[in-house]
Amino acid sequence: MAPRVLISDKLSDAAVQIFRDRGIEVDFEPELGPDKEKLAERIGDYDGLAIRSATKVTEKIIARADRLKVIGRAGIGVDNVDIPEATKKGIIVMNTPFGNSITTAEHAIALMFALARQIPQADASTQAGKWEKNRFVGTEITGKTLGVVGCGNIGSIAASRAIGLRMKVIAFDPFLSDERALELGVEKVDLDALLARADFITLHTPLTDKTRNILSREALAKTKKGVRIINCARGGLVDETALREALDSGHVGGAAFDVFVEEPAKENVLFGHPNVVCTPHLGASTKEAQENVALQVAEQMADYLLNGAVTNALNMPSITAEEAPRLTPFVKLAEQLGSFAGQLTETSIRGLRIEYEGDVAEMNVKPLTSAAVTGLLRPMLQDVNMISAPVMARERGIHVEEVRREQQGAYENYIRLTVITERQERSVAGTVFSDGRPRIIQVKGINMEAELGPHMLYVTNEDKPGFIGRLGTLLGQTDVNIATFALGRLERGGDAIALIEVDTELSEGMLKEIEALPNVRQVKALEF
Ligand SMILES: NC(=O)c1ccc[n+]([C@@H]2O[C@H](COP(=O)([O-])OP(=O)(O)OC[C@H]3O[C@@H](n4cnc5c(N)ncnc54)[C@H](O)[C@@H]3O)[C@@H](O)[C@H]2O)c1
Ligand SMILES: O=C(O)CC[C@@H](O)C(=O)O
Repeated sequence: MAPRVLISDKLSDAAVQIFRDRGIEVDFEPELGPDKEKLAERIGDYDGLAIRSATKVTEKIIARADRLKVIGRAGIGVDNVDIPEATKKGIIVMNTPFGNSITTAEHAIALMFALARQIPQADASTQAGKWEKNRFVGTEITGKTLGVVGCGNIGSIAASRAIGLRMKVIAFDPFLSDERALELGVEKVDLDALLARADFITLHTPLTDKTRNILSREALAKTKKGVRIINCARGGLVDETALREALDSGHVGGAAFDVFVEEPAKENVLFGHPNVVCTPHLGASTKEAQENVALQVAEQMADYLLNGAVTNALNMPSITAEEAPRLTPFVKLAEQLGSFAGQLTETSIRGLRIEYEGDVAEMNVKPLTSAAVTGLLRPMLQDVNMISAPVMARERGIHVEEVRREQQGAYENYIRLTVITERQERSVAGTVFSDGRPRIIQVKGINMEAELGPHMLYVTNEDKPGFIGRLGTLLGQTDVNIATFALGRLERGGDAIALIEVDTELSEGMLKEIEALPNVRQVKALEF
């Protein structure tokens, strides 16, 4: 069945075409985004949801999204998506981090000019027939200092445009390296220095607990008199009430806002001030940016739904379209190893070590680790998948360690998974042969070679003559057909393991009978 996608926001038509061209059924219903009730009723029918900012993907919506595999945000900010809930439910959340950056940086520069030359006010006055030449004396931006708060994708484009306009650019961003600052031609400063020196301040950070009210009342008091402030990032970065007071007192010379604490902003404390310019969250609204983000989000979502390639996900490591087929057998092996260990573990798990050796160590192992954790947790938690597993492991205090090594032994690729419990460490290892099929090659240090089927019988015993015959007879007598039989032992007469694929599920009674055979230590039915 072809995957189904709902577009619940005003995306460019280009997205619809991409989905159709890729064989995905698509419903384009932008009116559903703002209608929470209707969206909740319909979301259960879709594998993918493509949005901009009008759709709020809340816990309630996610709870009803039983088929949903991916949420694609045509844009950058994902503050309208409950990512922790999506993650728990195994839904990938992806965005398009670069498609609208230039457009948004250009909007910031446009707003800076609008403030410097009071263009909106002068336009209104002129069209009202007032011709107020003396009222609108502006300020030149050449030689002025622009303070960029948040120098990531958009902040750095805004900085480079400002440098082109002969401004001096200073930036506050705790994650901006000295090398990058040098490359951009900006001076890295702390926030207080930026506040004290900037003639214009432009904000380009996400809204987080650290950045909320980054321009607080106290911060505004530290700014240079007459400073002009531009916010094209997110409402809530500036204390709007304190800013209004600073505008009223004349300390702040102007403010241009595209984003507001409450959106849509039908009322706002900044509205009506003569030195305030507002736009209705238009930062990303150019034809070019909207085509970019729509095309990109549709391609990314289609890649994931059709091929398992993951790009720009916020809750899952990336997997390129080229990598996806190569990783597939290793994902399967990692999940089987995790599941094998999970089904044999009865006490609480403290940690998991995953060792990658040979060719596989050179690959993108993050998805493999997620798959191993998924397999490990599945016997305990039903609803776990590669997206939710790392978070669930963390919540349960399971420390996951990844080790990569060059090839050590005979196998070109080798994955060993060790589960650490309060009582012991238990390892299981596997490989993928050139036929692309995963094999178990070592259990608790005992070498063997087994392919896992849906129903497996795991028996540990003392290596004594007659055991295999007795086990085979018992299975035969109860009409259990053996598909494959793999054996291994530590040494002659020592610990031995049998891993047997059977064609039917094994009953509790059957397992008890096997347990009663001489020299048997442990018996388990494993399902894959
Ligand atoms: N108005 C619009 O329509 C529009 C369009 C696109 C993006 N945006 C918003 O613009 C913002 C920036 O987008 P981006 O693509 O540049 O993001 P980005 O992740 O590339 O850059 C954000 C920068 O903020 C920095 N940062 C984080 N915490 C900080 C802190 N406490 N102090 C200072 N800097 C901090 C980060 O280090 C990073 O460099 C986002 O909030 C995004 O949602 C708005
Ligand atoms: O979709 C939009 O118009 C706004 C997008 C913008 O806020 C973003 O974060 O990308």
